[in-house]
Amino acid sequence: MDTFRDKAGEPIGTDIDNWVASFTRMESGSSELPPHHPNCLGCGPENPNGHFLSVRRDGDGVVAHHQFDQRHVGAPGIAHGGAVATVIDDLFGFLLYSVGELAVTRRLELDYLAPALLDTPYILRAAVRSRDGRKLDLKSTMEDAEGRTVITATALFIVVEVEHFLQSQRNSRT
Ligand SMILES: CCCCC/C=C\C/C=C\C/C=C\C/C=C\CCCC(=O)SCCNC(=O)CCNC(=O)[C@H](O)C(C)(C)COP(=O)(O)OP(=O)(O)OC[C@H]1O[C@@H](n2cnc3c(N)ncnc32)[C@H](O)[C@@H]1OP(=O)(O)O
Repeated sequence: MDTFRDKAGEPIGTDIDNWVASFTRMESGSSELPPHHPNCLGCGPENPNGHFLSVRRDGDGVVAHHQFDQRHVGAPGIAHGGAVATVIDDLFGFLLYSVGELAVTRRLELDYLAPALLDTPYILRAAVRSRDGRKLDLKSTMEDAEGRTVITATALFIVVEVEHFLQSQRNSRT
């Protein structure tokens, strides 16, 4: 597993202060984007229950190749709709590296056009459609290897200050 690193490339822990200090806008160039957090359910390399989503920059947006597995089953052979939503929500979170500001999901909407099958390769893309003040209008698609669209999604992310996360951490009972 990769070690989560700060802006200077030094390994950091999961402590919230280190986490918020590690946020940085990433200029285009290096296409592989770092996980949001080592234990992030969507992309954390240290979360055994997670999706290990690996995301690259792709033009103005982001792209990921992903397969759901038996841990994410809903109906037999089909990924649980919530698992698909988790991955797409997380993918949207990678757009923030280009936006350069912190934001959280306020609304997430998915159209499940066809079953997302287990152990089947999919390609997911996301991009910022528009911005209005703190409101980020985001869109995403998930296609199968034949180019058929399986999922379309939109989201409203709201830009927040670092304090949003510090306050949540203080209020959390964990
Ligand atoms: C410094 C460099 C930074 C670089 C960053 C790089 C990397 C980032 C790394 C990590 C980033 C962190 C997160 C990403 C991680 C994982 C990705 C998955 C994302 C998540 O897993 S994230 C968790 C789930 N998420 C929440 O935990 C949010 C809970 N929620 C709240 O905490 C509040 O709800 C909040 C703060 C969102 C807003 O609260 P608030 O009070 O500040 O804002 P308010 O309600 O006023 O709404 C503002 C404006 O949105 C309009 N509006 C509202 N709803 C609307 C709707 N449905 N349709 C159309 N417009 C709507 C209003 O009308 C108003 O519009 P207007 O401004 O025009 O008046």
